[in-house]
Amino acid sequence: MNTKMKKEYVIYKLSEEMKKATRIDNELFTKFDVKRGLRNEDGTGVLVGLTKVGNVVGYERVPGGGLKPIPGKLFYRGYDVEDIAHNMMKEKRFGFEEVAYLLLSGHLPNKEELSSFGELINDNMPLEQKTKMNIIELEGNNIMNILARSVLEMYRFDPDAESTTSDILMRQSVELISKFPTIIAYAYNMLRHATHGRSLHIRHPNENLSIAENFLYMLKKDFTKLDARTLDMLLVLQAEHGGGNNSTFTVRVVSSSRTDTYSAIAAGIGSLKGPLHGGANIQVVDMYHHLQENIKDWNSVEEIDTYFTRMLNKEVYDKSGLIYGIGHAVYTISDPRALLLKELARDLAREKGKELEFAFLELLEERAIEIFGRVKNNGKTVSSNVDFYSGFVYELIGLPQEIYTPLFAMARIVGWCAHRNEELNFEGKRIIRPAYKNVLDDVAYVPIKKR
Ligand SMILES: CC(=O)SCCNC(=O)CCNC(=O)[C@H](O)C(C)(C)COP(=O)(O)OP(=O)(O)OC[C@H]1O[C@@H](n2cnc3c(N)ncnc32)[C@H](O)[C@@H]1OP(=O)(O)O
Ligand SMILES: O=C([O-])CC(=O)C(=O)O
Repeated sequence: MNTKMKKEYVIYKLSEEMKKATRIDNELFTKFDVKRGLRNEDGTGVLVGLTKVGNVVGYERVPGGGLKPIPGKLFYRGYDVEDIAHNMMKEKRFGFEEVAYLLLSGHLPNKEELSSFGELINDNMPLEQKTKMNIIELEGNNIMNILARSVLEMYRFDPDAESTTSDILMRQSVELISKFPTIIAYAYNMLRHATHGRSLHIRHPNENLSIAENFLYMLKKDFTKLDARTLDMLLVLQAEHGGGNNSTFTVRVVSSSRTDTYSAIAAGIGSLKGPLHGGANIQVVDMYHHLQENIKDWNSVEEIDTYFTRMLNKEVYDKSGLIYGIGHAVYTISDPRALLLKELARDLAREKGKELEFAFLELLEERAIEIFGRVKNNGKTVSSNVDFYSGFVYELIGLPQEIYTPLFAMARIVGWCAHRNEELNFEGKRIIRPAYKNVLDDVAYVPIKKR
C-alpha cells in the first residue's frame, strides 16, 4: 500500500467505526424523555429564554391541551412586520435602516435619529485595507465562509474586541451591520473575477445611498430604484426571527460564554449557511431549476404530484426526502414573509415578463403542501417559508445565486446583534449549558500492550 492509500485507509477505517459509535436507538429518546432538537412532543420549541426583540407566532394553545394552527405573525419589538412592510411600500421608502434602529434600540427612530443612524452606517461601510486585500488574495468559493473569515478579522482591528460594555457592544453592532454589504459585494466580485474571468471591481461605498442601494452599487454599479427597493424589502423581512431560530440561538449560546462579538457572529454565520436554515434559499432555486427541466408540462398537477411524491420518498432530485422552502418550526398555516414575498414576486414577474415562471412556482407551492400532507400524513400543517420565494425574487432583480444566503446574513446580522446584546445584558443571565444523558456503559481501560 502506498502512502496515499494508507492515509485513505485510516480515514475509511475511522469513518466505519464512527458509523457504529454514533448509532443511538430511537427508542432511548422516548425512554429518557429527551427533547430532540429542543422540541416538545407536540413539535413546539422547548422554552429556553425570554426576549423583547422579536415574536414569532404560528399556533395557539387550546385550553385543555393541543395546538390550533393559525396564520403566521411576526413582530419586531412589538410592531407587526406586515405593518412595517406595507408602510415602507406605501411611502416608497427604504426601510432596512429604520428596522435596524428599531431592533437595536427598542423604539422607532424619529427623522433626526434615523438620519444620524444612516450617516453612522455609511461612515462604517468601508473595510480595512487589509481585509479588502485578504478577500482578494485568499479568494474562496463560498461567500458565507469569506464572510465568517472577514468577521473574525474584524477582531484584529478592534481595540476593545473583548469588551462587553453596552457602548462597545452597540459600536460593534453598527460596524457589523455596515460592513456586511461591503464584504459580500467585494467577495462576490472577486469570485466572479476568479471563476468567470470577469473584470474585478472594488467600488468604494457611496455615502449618499441606503444600505440596499449601496450594496447594489458596490456589486454591479447599475441598478434600478425598483431593484433597490425590492432588495431593501427582503432585508426588512429577514432581519429578525426571535431567539430560537438556529443561527440566533447559536449566537446566544456562544455569547452566553461571554466570548467576543466576532466569535459569536462567525458562529451564527456558520449556522445560517446550513441548507435547513438560511441555506435553503439556494436549495429552493436549485430545486426550482431542476423541476423546470424535469417537469414537461408546467400546468400538469398530476406530473408535479408524481414528482413531489418521488422526492419525498427520496427517489429523485437530491434524494434527501426534502422539498425545500416548505415547512417551518413555528409557522403552520402561513409564514407572513412568504405571503409578502409572493406578492412582490408576482408584481416583479409581471414587470419582467416572467409570468409563466411565476405561475409554475406558485403551482409548485400549492402542490408541495398538498403532497406533503398526503405522503407524510403526520398531522403537521405546513406552508411555504420565507425561503420559498426569496431566491426567485433575487433572480428577478438579477442577483447571482452565490449571494442569496449571504444576503440573508446581511439582514439577520441585525437580529443577531440585538439578541447578543440582550443575552449579555439581562439581569438573570447564565451560561447556556443543557444536559446530554450518557447511554453507554463504563468500560475498564486496556493498556496498549494488551489490545
Ligand atoms: C429561514 C429558515 O430557516 S426557514 C426554513 C428553511 N428550510 C427549508 O426550507 C428546508 C425544508 N424544511 C425543513 O427541513 C423543515 O420544515 C424545517 C427544518 C424548516 C423545520 O423542521 P421541523 O420543525 O423539525 O419539522 P418537523 O420535525 O416538525 O417535521 C416533521 C416531519 O416532516 C418532515 N418535513 C418537514 N419539512 C419538510 C420538507 N420541507 N420536506 C420534507 N419533509 C419535511 C420532517 O423531516 C419530519 O419527518 P420525519 O418525522 O419523517 O422525519
Ligand atoms: O425561525 C426559524 O426557525 C427559521 C428562521 O430563522 C426564519 O424563518 O427566519
